[in-house]
Amino acid sequence: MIEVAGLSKSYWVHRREQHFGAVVASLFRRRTEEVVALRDVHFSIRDGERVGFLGPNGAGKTTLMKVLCGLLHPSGGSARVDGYVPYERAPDYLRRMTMVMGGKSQLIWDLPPADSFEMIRAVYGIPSATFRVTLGELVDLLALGPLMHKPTRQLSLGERMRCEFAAALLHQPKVLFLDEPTIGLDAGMQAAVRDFILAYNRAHGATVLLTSHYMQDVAAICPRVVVINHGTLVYDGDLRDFVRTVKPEKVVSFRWSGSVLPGPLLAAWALRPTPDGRIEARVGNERVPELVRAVMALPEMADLMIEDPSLDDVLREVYGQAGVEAAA
Ligand SMILES: Nc1ncnc2c1ncn2[C@@H]1O[C@H](COP(=O)(O)OP(=O)(O)OP(=O)(O)O)[C@@H](O)[C@H]1O
Repeated sequence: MIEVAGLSKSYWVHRREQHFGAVVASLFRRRTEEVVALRDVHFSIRDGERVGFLGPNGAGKTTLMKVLCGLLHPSGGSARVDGYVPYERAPDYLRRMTMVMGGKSQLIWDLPPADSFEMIRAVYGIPSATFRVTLGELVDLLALGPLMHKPTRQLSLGERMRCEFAAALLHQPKVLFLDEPTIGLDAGMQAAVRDFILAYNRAHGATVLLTSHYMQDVAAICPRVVVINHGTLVYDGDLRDFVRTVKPEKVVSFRWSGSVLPGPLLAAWALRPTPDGRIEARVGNERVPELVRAVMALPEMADLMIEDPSLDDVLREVYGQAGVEAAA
């Protein structure tokens, strides 16, 4: 169980002066200013849930992850994870959780992953028999066999990320903090990492907290999202409800093998071509049957689809919208 109540976090940064005089004065007396990264955030997460933290750049997602991991002290409010106060950094808490940050490595660069794994075994005091079984499972699930004895610096990004996941999970944590875990990976490797996260969640009942700028990651992994904007929580709930609340419309699309679409149809529904060669229109839910009837009457129509708007579209709307609270 994760409980966050009234959580706030500010950073104090030195103010950068613009004018020469002010720069000289700052050598003697530096001015600081407050950057509010989190403001009075409340939520709770049950064991085994998979929750995505969404928000634009600088919203406060990584700060929230770092407070929950115990890397940062909050400026106000409180957080408890599995009954522990993370920033007290109790050894038992550190054994229950892990953090994977895309772009950051816990593997030793010049050593092969097998040696890093052995070091992690010693740090966590994992019994040898348990270590062998867990490592065997991770090697199978992540296809690490051919990578185990190559120096980490020789691995590709995708190969290294698979090893990073193994390193992060050797102690079988119950809470996973994943901050952009698929960043820089190709589409196939992103899908493999997503499948692995879901498999680990199912097998161990682990709680998963994820931030990702790849909306496919969030849509595939997280039934629930917590949306943060300028440090403030603006939505907490079901991902599909979020999409439907912010953009209560459907995307109706189809393939068209005729030459010219009838003018009145084009004008009435604002039909437009998509980059993947389909024709689409966006309409309010109540008008979908009428549009579908009109499209079905076209002789050269094929492959009709009715979908929710993409999460990317929804977030563009929310981040660009002043009254984001309306979505909550
Ligand atoms: N160490 C720091 N010192 C000063 N300000 C910081 C520090 N870390 C983050 N900030 C500021 O706090 C705010 C929140 O940053 P944070 O990294 O948590 O956002 P984020 O939602 O993770 O962004 P992104 O999606 O770009 O990773 C930003 O304004 C950022 O500039």
